[in-house]
Amino acid sequence: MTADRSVPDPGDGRPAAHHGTPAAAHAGPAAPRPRRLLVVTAVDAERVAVEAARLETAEALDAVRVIAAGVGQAAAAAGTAVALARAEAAGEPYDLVISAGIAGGFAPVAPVGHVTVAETIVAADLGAQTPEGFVPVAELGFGVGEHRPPARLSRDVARALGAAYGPLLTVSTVTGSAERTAELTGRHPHAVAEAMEGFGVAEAAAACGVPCLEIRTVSNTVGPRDRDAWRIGDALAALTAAFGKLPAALEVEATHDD
Ligand SMILES: O=C(O)c1cccc(C(=O)CC[C@H]2O[C@@H](n3cnc4c(=O)[nH]cnc43)[C@H](O)[C@@H]2O)c1
Repeated sequence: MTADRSVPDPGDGRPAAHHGTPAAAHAGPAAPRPRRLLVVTAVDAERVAVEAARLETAEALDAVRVIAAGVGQAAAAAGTAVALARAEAAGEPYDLVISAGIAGGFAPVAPVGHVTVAETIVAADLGAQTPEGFVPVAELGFGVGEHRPPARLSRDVARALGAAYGPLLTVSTVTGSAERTAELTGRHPHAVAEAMEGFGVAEAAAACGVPCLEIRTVSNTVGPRDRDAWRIGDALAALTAAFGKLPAALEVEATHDD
């Protein structure tokens, strides 16, 4: 895995992001930039870290709510759906959902303390195990196995946050062996991180017709289990710093190309 999965500044002379096309080539009609955010974390420590960025004071934003919906996809989807439906019913709908928290980062692109932003939000273990290997749910013909955030918005946010940008995997079991790491990177060679909630948040957001981003900071490296190597405090501090930059990041060219 040697690909550069950071997102270079425009015009800095380096190649564009791994998926390639320069932003200008995609410029579509201007879309209103998101001003009403729902941020969904798993646990309270993550919620507190996001709230420490004091997004509610940002002039660029009209409303921000941060909720801790629980660990795992089911809790994440339920909490997100309820919050979105209540806001809609109150006549104050959100226009962007962000799945946020800590994550395991894939080496070498996402070391501990690094920020990651999802280019795609992938249900990495939703499917069937067969004698020939894993078959994703979409190939089985009964579901969607990934969500794609608005491409320009996610790329601009990644660039502004200095984040590793690529597929962000959602798993139901934390990876803890070299074999499982190799299996995941074999199927998702450009993956930047894994966590346990993003796909659930994205499913609920899609059901409610609201765009979704995933932003995570790295607390541990995906690989053989090593509890002594976790740096949860560093990851939470990085989460606060990343969300501190978010209002300005959302103001960058919020146009949709997809
Ligand atoms: O017991 C372990 O070995 C272990 C290793 C890493 C994380 C955990 C957790 O229970 C945390 C789950 C929680 O944090 C997110 N997270 C953080 N790192 C990872 C990871 O490497 N793989 C998947 N999820 C991770 C996750 O979104 C949960 O909210 C335990």
